[in-house]
Amino acid sequence: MDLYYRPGSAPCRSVLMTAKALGVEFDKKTIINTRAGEQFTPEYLKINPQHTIPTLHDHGFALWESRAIMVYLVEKYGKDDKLFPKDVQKQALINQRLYFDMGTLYKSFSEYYYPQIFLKKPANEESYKKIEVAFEFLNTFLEGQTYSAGEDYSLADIAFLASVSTFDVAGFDFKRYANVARWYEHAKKLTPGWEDNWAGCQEFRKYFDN
Ligand SMILES: N[C@@H](CCC(=O)N[C@@H](CS)C(=O)NCC(=O)O)C(=O)O
Repeated sequence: MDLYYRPGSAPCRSVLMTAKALGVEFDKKTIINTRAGEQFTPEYLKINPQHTIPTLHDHGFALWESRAIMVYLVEKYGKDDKLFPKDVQKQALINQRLYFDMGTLYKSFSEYYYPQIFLKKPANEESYKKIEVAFEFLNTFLEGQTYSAGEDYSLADIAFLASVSTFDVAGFDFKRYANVARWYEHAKKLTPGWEDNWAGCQEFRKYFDN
């Protein structure tokens, strides 16, 4: 089973943390330098016509979208269902958080920071407010909660950790969201692969300066 990825990329980091938590090893890990356009080679487009990373290639089966990959890894290779329980309501809550992470929280990151990092555009106040709204929601989800989706540590915590650490390394002051700050400190300690994730964040940080 092969993974195409880049160490700095937040969606790639959440897949790597999931694999580590499951004890899953990839046969081959191939770095795709998206800034150099390596995702547009005919070979890569054949595997993933949407040309995104991460992409998993499991003996002829190709899958992209990080959160779909995370779920696949648990369901296919997990020794148990702890990170993504089979219980319908527990699973539904985790899915809600994963969709929130993709469609609201990380989206707010990409809308505010990507134009500044990759297009060297000025900061946009409206986009910044969307980050604040997303963090207010996350802070509310975490009120009185140790974990981000229900009573147990799950894929939701791994996905949020990849996203929140990216805000962290970008210098966004999320510590004012007390529940998020408390959860973050705890989730870091619980997550195998946190150190590698943080090293990946430092790689991402370099994009700000180049
Ligand atoms: N929602 C996707 C986002 C994937 C994505 O946009 N990845 C970026 C790198 S962080 C990428 O592949 N960019 C290159 C491209 O789209 O051509 C996921 O979670 O996997």
